[in-house]
Amino acid sequence: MSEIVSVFKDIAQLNPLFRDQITNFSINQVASNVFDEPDKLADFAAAVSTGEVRELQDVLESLVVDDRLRKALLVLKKELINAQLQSKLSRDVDSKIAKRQREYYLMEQLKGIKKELGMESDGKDKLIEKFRERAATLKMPDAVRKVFDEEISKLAGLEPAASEANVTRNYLEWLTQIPWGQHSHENYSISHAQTVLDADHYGLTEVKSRILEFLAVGKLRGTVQGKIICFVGPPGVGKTSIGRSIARALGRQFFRFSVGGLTDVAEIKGHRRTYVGALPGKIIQALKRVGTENPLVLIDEVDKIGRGHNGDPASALLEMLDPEQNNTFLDHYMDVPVDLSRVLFVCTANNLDTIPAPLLDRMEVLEVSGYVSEEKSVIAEKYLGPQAKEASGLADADVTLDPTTVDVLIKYYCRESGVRNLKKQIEKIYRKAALKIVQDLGEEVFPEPDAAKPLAASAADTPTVESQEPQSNQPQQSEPQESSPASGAAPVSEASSESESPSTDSEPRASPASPTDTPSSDAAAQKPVTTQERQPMKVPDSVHVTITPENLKDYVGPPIYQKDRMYARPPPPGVSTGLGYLGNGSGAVMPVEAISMPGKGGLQLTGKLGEVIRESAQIGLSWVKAHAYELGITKTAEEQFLNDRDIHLHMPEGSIGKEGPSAGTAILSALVSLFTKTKINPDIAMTGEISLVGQVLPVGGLKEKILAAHRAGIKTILAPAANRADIEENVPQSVKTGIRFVYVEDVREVLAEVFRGEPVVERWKDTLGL
Ligand SMILES: Nc1ncnc2c1ncn2[C@@H]1O[C@H](COP(=O)(O)OP(=O)(O)OP(=O)(O)O)[C@@H](O)[C@H]1O
Repeated sequence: MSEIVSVFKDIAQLNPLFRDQITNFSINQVASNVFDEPDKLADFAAAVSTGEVRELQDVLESLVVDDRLRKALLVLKKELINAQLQSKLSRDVDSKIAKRQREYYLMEQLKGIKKELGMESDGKDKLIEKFRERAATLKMPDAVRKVFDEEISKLAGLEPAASEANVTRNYLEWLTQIPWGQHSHENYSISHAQTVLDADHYGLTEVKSRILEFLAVGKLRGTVQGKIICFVGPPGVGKTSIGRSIARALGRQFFRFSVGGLTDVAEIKGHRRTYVGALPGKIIQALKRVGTENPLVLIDEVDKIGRGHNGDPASALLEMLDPEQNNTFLDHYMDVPVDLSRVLFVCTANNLDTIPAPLLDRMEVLEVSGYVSEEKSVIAEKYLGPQAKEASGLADADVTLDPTTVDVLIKYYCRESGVRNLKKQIEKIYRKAALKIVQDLGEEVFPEPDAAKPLAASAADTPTVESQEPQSNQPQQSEPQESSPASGAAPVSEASSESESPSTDSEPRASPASPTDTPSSDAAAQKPVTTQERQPMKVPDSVHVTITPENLKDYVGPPIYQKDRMYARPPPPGVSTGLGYLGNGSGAVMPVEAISMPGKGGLQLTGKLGEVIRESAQIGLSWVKAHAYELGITKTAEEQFLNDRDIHLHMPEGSIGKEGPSAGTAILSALVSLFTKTKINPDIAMTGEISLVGQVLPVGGLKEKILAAHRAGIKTILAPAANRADIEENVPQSVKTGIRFVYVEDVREVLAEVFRGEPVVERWKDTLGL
C-alpha cells in the first residue's frame, strides 16, 4: 500500500502541470480500464487533478488495490513524466530559436546601418578585394592563377568564422606574397663587383677571380642560371660573408639559412596544408621575405645536413637546388609549381666528404683556405679593426691598436686558420677600451640626462616639468651643437644633443605628451616612458689610448698559447712533427710522441686515434722491427728486439679526434728516433701514408696542412712525391714562401732527410744509396 501512496504522491506533484490537458484524460482512461466501480471515478480523477494527497489516500483506501491498479498507476506516472519532459524541451527549443532569430535580425539591421553609413564593408569582401589587388600586380603563371581563382571563390562561399575559411585565407596570403615575376635588376658589371668584393674582403684572390669569371659568363649568357656555388673551407675564413658580398655585387636580395643538423624534410618542402599550423618550406619563406624571384640564397653548413626518420632532407635540398628540376619546385604547402631557376644558390661547407654525392655533383666547389699570419694581420688592420672600433662607438676617438699588438694577438691568442676568433678578440679590446674611457672620465663627461629628468619629474609631482624640460633645453642645445667639434665642449654637446630629439619630437607629439602626464599624479606607480632616441656621445679629443703588446693583457687576459712551440728546442728523441687535417676543414701541426718502458713488446696508442691511424702505427712499428739491424737498433740481424719492452705512442691534444693514414711517416720517424736515441729537428714536419714495404703514398688536405705549418714557422715539409703537382699548382706561392719541400716516395728517403748527418743515416748509407 505504501508504494501505491508514494506513486500517488509523485503523480500529485507532477500533476498541476497537466491538470487541464493530459491528466484528467489519462486518469479517466486508466480508471475506466482498471476500476470496476464507476461511481468512484469522478472522485479519483478530482483527487488526482487537485493533487490533494489526503483525498487521494481516502480514495485509495476505498478502492480495491490489486496488481492491475498498481500497473495502471505506474503507466500513468510514466506518461506524466514523458509529457512533462516533452513540454519542457519544446519550450526550451522555442525560446532558443526565438533568441537566435532576434539576434540575427538585429545583426542584419546593424550591418545594414553600418553599410548605409559607409562605416564598414563586409570583412570577407574586403579580404577578397585585397587578394585580388595583390594578384593583379603579380605575373602569376596560368596554373597558379587558376588555383588562385578557385581559392578565391572557395573563400567567398565560406562563412568567415569557419576554420576552413582561415586555412584558405592563410593559403591565399602566401600565394599572393610569393613574388611571381618580380625580380631585382641585376648588375653583372665586373668592375663594380671587383670594387664590392675588395671592399668587403682582403685577399681571397682565387675565390674573387672565380666569382668574376662567373659574372663574365653571366653577362654574356644574360643569366647565371643553373649554377650552384659551394664555398668549402675552415671556420671563420669568410665563406658566409663573401656570399653576402656577391649578393651586393650582383644587386640581388640576400637570404641566408642554415641546414646544419636539419632532419625534417618539411623545413625545406613545407607541411601539407591539412596540418594545423602548416607553413611552407624555407625557400618559399625566403621568396616572401625578399620579395624578388631572383635573390641570392645562402645555404650554410650544407655538409652537416642531418637525416631524420621523417624523410631525407638532403634529397629535398637536391630537388630545390638542381637546375634540371627546380623550375617546377613543388612545396607541399603551396601545392603549385614555383620557379626557383632564377635564384642563385650559394652553399657553404667545412668539409666536402660529408656532402651527399648527388648534391656535390651539381655544385661548383670553390675552396676558401685558411689565412697565414701576415694575411691575418692585414685583415685585422684594414677590416676587423676599423669595424670593431666603429661598433664600439669609438669611430672618432683616438684609440689605436698597434700593429705589433695584432701580431702578438695572432701569435699567442688566435692561431686557428680563420679570423673569427681574432675578430672576437679585437672587438673585446675596443669594448674594454670604451668601458675604460667611460669609467675613467666619469659621469660628468658622459652624463645621463634622460635618467635624471623623469626621476625629477616624478619627485616634483608636476606633470608639466617634463614638457618644460625640453623647452628649457632647446635653446641650450643649439649652441653646443655647433661647437661640438671643440674639444672641451664634447660632454656638453652630448647632453644637449640628447635633448635635441625630444625638442623635435615634442612639437608634433605635444598632445600625446599630455595624456602621459595626466596619470602622473600617481607617477610613482608609473614606469617612465619616453619616445626620445639616444644620441651617440663623442669621446673628448683629449683622450688618447694605445693598445700595445705590454698592456694587451689588461684587455684580453693572459695569452692562450704560452710558447711558440709545444716543446723546448730540441724535443727529446721519440718526438716528430706530423701535419693533420681536422674534420672542420682546417689543418694543424700535430706532434707524435713515443716512449718505451719495460713490458712484453706491446703497443699502446692514445690521443683519440681512429682505426686507420692505429693501423699506421702498427705498420710503422712492424717496419722498424723488420729493419732494426739496418737502422743500428740491434747488433745482429738475428737479435730479438722489443721482447721485454712496451711502447706507448701518443698524439697530444687528445680532445681532437685524429683519423686518416697521413700521420704514417711521422709515426715511423718518431719510432726510429726513439730506438736510435736520435732527436728530430722540430722545424721539420711531415705528412704521408706508409705501406708495409715502406712506400710513401699520397694524402689529402695539403693546402690547409701547409698553411698550418706556415703559421707554426715550420721550415721543411716532407710530402709524398705523388702530391708534388697538387702542391706546386694549387697551393699559393705566398703560403709556400720560406718553406722547403722535400718530396719522398719511400720511408728511407724520409729517414735520410729527418736524420741527415746523424749516425743512423751514416750507418745506413749503402742501403739508402747515399
Ligand atoms: N678576407 C677577409 N677579409 C675581411 N674580413 C674577413 C675575411 N675573411 C673573413 N672575414 C671576417 O671574418 C668573419 C667570419 O667570417 P664568416 O662568418 O663568413 O666565416 P665562415 O667561413 O662562414 O665560417 P663558418 O664555416 O664557421 O660558417 C666575418 O666577419 C668576415 O667579415
